[in-house]
Amino acid sequence: MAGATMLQLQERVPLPRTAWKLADLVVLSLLLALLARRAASLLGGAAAACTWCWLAALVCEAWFTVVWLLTVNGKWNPVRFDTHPERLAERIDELPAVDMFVTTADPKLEPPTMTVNTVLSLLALDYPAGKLACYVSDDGCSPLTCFALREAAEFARLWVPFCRKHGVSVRAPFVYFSSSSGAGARDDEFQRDWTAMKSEYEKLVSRIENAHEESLARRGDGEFAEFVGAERRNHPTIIKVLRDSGKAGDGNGIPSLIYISREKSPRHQHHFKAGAMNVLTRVSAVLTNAPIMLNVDCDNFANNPQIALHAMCLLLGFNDEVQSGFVQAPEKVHGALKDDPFGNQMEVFYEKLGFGIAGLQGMFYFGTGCFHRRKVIYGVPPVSTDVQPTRMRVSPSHKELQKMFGSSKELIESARSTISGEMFVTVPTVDLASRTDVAKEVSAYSYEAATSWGQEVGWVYGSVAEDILTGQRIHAAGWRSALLNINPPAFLGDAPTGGPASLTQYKRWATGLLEIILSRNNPILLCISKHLEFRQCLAYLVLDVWPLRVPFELCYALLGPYCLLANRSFLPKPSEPGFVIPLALFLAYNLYNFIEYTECRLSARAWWNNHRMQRIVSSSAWLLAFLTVVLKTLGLSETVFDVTRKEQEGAPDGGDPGRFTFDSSPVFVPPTALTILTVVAIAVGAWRAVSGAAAEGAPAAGGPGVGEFVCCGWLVLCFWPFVRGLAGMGSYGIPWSVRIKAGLIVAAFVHFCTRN
Ligand SMILES: O=c1ccn([C@@H]2O[C@H](COP(=O)(O)OP(=O)(O)O[C@H]3O[C@H](CO)[C@@H](O)[C@H](O)[C@H]3O)[C@@H](O)[C@H]2O)c(=O)[nH]1
Ligand SMILES: [Mn+2]
Repeated sequence: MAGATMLQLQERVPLPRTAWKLADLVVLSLLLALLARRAASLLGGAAAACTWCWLAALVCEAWFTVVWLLTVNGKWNPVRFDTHPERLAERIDELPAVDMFVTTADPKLEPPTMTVNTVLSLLALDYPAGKLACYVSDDGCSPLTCFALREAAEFARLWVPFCRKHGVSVRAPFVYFSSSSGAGARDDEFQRDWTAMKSEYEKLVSRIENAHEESLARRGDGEFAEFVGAERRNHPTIIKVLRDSGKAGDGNGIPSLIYISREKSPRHQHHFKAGAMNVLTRVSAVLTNAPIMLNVDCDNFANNPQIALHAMCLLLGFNDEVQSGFVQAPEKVHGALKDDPFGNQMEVFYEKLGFGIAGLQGMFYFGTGCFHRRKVIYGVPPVSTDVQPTRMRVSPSHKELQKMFGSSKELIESARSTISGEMFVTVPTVDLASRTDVAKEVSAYSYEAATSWGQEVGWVYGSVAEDILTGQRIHAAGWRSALLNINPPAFLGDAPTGGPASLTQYKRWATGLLEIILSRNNPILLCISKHLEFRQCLAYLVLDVWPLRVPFELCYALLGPYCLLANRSFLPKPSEPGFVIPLALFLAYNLYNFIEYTECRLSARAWWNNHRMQRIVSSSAWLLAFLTVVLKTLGLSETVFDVTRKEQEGAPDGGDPGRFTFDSSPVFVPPTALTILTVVAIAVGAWRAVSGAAAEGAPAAGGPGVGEFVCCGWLVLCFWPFVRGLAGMGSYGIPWSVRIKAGLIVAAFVHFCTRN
């Protein structure tokens, strides 16, 4: 496809950022000045009043400087990728097939209508239908999900032609029907079709919502008989071919749809989403074996029907395939709450850091909205990294393949063609239903024993952030990746709202990242021993060190309250020469972040919410993640993947959905304690200042100054949701069990500060 005469399918456009580079350096110089000033004070004995406070502050500030350097490296050379799918128009016949994977794990947390919408949006993509197959993995083993998908397969017969005929722009029906109206339509025919379609969709939803697990399993037609007696964590594999596009009469231009609930046993580790993805990879290998795989979470519907074509521009558009081992779209939120109250919409993260990383070895794999080459997932290195072509790339023997991929003959043959084969070979169509026995064989939990699955092949095990871990392995093999930054955005998904769900998600991410840091797949080792580029390694560290930031950030946050309580100081006084450095740093850093938000067309409120959430997340979710991994390392517990609740409705009791909510989870204890402590410290400090000034006319020299008060005041502002939580009621109030634990911690800390 990469002929010289061909029009370019993509362009990699460097984005200038000279002013930002200057700003990066200004903040860096202030950080260095602060470190120098601190070191000088310590050496000169000027900090004698509280040497250890100054030392602790120096260590924390040195760490903040490292984090700043890592971030600056990540943002330094941003690029954008422009894609031209219209130039593919004449080559439609040559396009490679795409297997599309959707994962769902719990019909209560992830309503089947949501999964159905995601699936429908994929089935209706603008791409040759015969080249698409959609595989849904259901870790919930729910007859309801299976039933919903079967109904969706029927509904697709109407929906897909309707979308194509009328050029529907968003092909997830719930979005389409909530944002468009048939009235005032272009023509009568459209209006008729629209009305009929809407009513069909409503019937579909009501069939799904009125179905019950129990009665489905006991239905007379036996279609769901396999679910009888199947427990979620203990059941054999269930595979159902719900639509086979290759079958006469079944096809009519609609992609295949396959339901899979992999075998589970309570005695086995199933590796959560990574395990599910590996089963999908193997099942699809023996059924359709497309050279490209797309993976989305069940809530991430396709928002732009052209995504597969755009992705092909990046997968086929470079002269060298090494440039695009995978193509990742930024995660964007559907129906996002105004001003990002929970700091999880990640807009600035993608626009500033994401584009920057795209300019290095390439965008990280973020678990959803990503197109992989199948061979990349199979651990095959790109051509150019092979000084001596490895056998793995050229012609591995049957034995070697068996060792890596397991014993299934069909899987070995399909892996062989993937590894050495050409991307555009048309895969012989098989009758999918006739292959379900083979598919079941490769879905068994015992199949992976003594193979490379979960290590060098497939999604990598060992972290609940399997996405970052797997992406790191791919980059370490020498592949690069591209960013699919199209408009309208490729996929839209759900972001958790409320305190418990948002913090649980942050906690899982941080847990997974710490597991990566502690594993042999950490980026530093991959950089030394494999092909992970140095600057890409530093970029990975920006994310991977999240949980390692906890001790420093917590210590720094405690310095202010400690100094107020113990009548000490860790910052220079206004009368001292160094005072302007921390002041300038505080102002410059916050201004820098604030301007980033305005440049991304976000409000001042959004900036503040994110700034605040960063402090809250660090002292709650990241701290708990840190402790969880310590317990895991000691062999005292296991890490688990807590599935995020996907919510469509608003706030509890119809209140304000942006307001912070609480439950009795331990994540709320540390920030509650920090809030109470800071308020107490301000009160004690203020009382001492007032009474001291009255008695002596001037405060004691070693005691706190304006700097410590500003730090504590700022902290209280950041933790304002917790101040409100202490006064709030119901889910808006912090439960008593949390308050009591927090109170005990505060009492112990106050005792420690005031002991002498
Ligand atoms: O045992 C499990 C657990 C989860 N999932 C699926 O994994 C996906 C992600 O789970 P979710 O609870 O939505 O987590 P998020 O934090 O929103 O997901 C992000 O972070 C995860 C890593 O922590 C990645 O796996 C995801 O792809 C990425 O979107 C969902 O489709 C789940 O159905 C499974 O299939 N099996
Ligand atoms: Mn999700």
